Formats: sequence, structure tokens, C-alpha cells
Amino acid sequence: TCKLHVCNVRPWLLVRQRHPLGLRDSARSYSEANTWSKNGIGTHNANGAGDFISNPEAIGLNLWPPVRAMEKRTERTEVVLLATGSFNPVTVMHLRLFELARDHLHETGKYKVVKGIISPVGDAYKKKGLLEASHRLAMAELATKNTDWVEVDAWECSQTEWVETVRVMRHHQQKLEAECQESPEKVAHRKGHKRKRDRSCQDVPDLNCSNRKVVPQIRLLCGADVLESMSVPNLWKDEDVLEIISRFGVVCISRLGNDIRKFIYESDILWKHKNNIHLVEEWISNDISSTKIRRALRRGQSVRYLVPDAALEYIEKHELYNEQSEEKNAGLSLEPFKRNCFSNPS
Ligand SMILES: Nc1ncnc2c1ncn2[C@@H]1O[C@H](COP(=O)(O)OP(=O)(O)OP(=O)(O)O)[C@@H](O)[C@H]1O
Ligand SMILES: NC(=O)c1ccc[n+]([C@@H]2O[C@H](COP(=O)(O)O)[C@@H](O)[C@H]2O)c1
Repeated sequence: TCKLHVCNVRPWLLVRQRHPLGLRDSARSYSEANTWSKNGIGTHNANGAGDFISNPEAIGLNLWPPVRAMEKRTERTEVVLLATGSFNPVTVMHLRLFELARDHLHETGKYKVVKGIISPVGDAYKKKGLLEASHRLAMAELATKNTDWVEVDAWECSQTEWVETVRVMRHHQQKLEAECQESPEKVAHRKGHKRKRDRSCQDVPDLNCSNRKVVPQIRLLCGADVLESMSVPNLWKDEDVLEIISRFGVVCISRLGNDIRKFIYESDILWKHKNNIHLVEEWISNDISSTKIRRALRRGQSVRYLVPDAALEYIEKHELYNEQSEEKNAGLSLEPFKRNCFSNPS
């Protein structure tokens, strides 16, 4: 495997070079020779194991340039998945969303998921039973300690006011852009290059060492209920929905009780931009919700294996979720309703 990786031999290539000694030898013939021989693939192999195609060009196997072209064509768009929500508390299903979405995007062959972000909503969202952000954040951090690609971000929940999802997405997109816009000095330092200067000792841009890294794209990762909620009057602004879907794109995981295809069909905005919505079917259906977890905890029932162990320990240690905590924000309007009704009092 290591050799395959090092010499970038693609599986399809190996199949085309199948020979009596098997695929591993055909790969080895290239890695040992470290070049494609004009006389034939693998003729550098001392024991002759690779002498199976005498003239690859003659049969259209001029391999090296097509391999390059193939690599170019398969360059994948880098994606960062952003999941917003209450995470009150985080469940194993929240973590599964990321795995499902990443598998789905990778299977298209067009995308490479480079990061996942959990962004808990701030306390100003005023949802009934919403525990303090500090607790929700701590539980999410504990829950993600065993993954190397999903992280928790505190920006949204550290704002004093509730932040619309589109603004959270803009914030993270800008952050990625800033990270990719490293100063030329930093890039040069990272690459071990010396600074280039002209005769008057001015810095000149080094095109091989520029800050032209392609910025990964933020996509909203959500369950079908969130996409469906976009048609609830005064919960989402049309222009926000439009921007989320047309500018960023959505990866939506199926959820029992939500018929997302029908919903997209019935919404003109979603239908128009349906190519920007990746629908992911969770075949191992899993109806976990934070509401059910809180209910079980209130009733003194076990939620083990539904909530990551470390988050559960935190819940037990801090004695979270009881009848009293469920009454938090009771009778208050959800902040999006308040904000949208005020700005659009029709
Ligand atoms: N079982 C599930 N299947 C698909 N998506 C889910 C599931 N559970 C949560 N999600 C998604 O995770 C994101 C964050 O969810 P959230 O914190 O609101 O959890 P929730 O279980 O929906 O909470 P609650 O029960 O309190 O409404 C949302 O996009 C939501 O749709
Ligand atoms: N207009 C909006 O941007 C809007 C409206 C409603 C909910 N949301 C977000 O969707 C998520 C919903 O979370 P819950 O399912 O836990 O209510 C939250 O992150 C919330 O901020 C956004």
C-alpha cells in the first residue's frame, strides 16, 4: 500500500496492467524502476517479473501523461461541514451526521471534506429548556475528543445576541479565507524559501510561493427538520435561505418523519437550487433527538450509548437536565420569530 501511495499508481491503472504475477507486482515494477520505461513497463525489475507489456505506447498505454491528466481532472473541491443547532445535549447522532455527510460527499468523487465544525447556538436563541452555552459547549468538546476532523467552535455561542445561521456561515467562510490568505513571508517560511528581492532590494512576488491556496467551501450540515423549518413563517428570512442554499449549499440528512424530497418539491426556492442540496439517506435509521434524551434524563432513565460517554459523565457530574431546567425560557418567543416579526410586521 505504501508503495502504491508513494508512486501514485491508480487502481484503474493496475487493472489495465494485470499480469500473471498479480497486481502487487505491477505496482512494484513502477516503484522500483521509479519511471515508466520506454521499452516497456517494469523492464527494470531485475527478476523480470514486470516484463509483461513490451510496448505500452503501441497499445495506447502511454501512461505517465494520462496519469497526470487524471489527477488534474479528479481534483476535488475542499469542503468544511458546519452544523449549527442547540446540542442540548450533544448526541451520538450529531456525530453520525458528520460521518454520513463525509461519506456521501466523498462518494461523489467531487469533494474532499477537510473539516467539520459544531457550532452551538447562543443562549439568546431562547429555546425552551436551552441550557447555558458553557455547558453545551463543554459537552460538545468532550464528545469530539476522539475525532480528528470534527471540532467545536465557540464563536456563535459567545455572541451576546442570537446570530442568524447565514451570518454564522459567512463568519466561518471569511475565517477560512483569512487563513488561506497567509502573508507571502509566512508562505515562504513554511516552504523554506528565501525572500526574493529586486535590485533596489524591494520584495518581489514569488509566483511559486504565493498565497493562492484555494479556499475550502463552507456547507451547512443539517437534519431534514431544519430544512423543513425554513418554510415556517417568520422563522427564516427568504434572502437568508436563498444565500444559504445558492451561495453555500446544504448537506441534509434524512430524519424519520420528514419527507424532504416532497418538501423541496413544494418550495420554489429549494427547487430552483436543488442541485446545491445534497440529500443523504441514513439507512440505519436513528431517531435520537436531544428532546428525547432530556426527557429520559428527567425521568431518571439511562441514556448510555445515546450520548457520548464523556458528555454523559459531564451531565452526571453537573446534575444537568431536570424538570426545572426544562422550564428555562418557557413562555418566551424564539428569538428568530421576535426578530423577523419586528422587521416584517405583516
Ligand atoms: N436523529 C437525527 N437525524 C438527523 N438529523 C439530526 C438528528 N438529530 C439531530 N439532527 C440534526 O442535528 C442538528 C442539530 O440538532 P439539534 O441540536 O437541534 O438536535 P435535535 O435532536 O434536533 O434537538 P431537539 O430535540 O432539542 O430539537 C440539526 O441540523 C438537526 O436536524
Ligand atoms: N433564520 C435563521 O437563521 C434561523 C431560524 C431558526 C433556527 N436557526 C438555527 O437553526 C438551529 C436550530 O436548532 P434547533 O433545532 O435546536 O432549534 C439553530 O442553530 C438556530 O440558530 C436559524
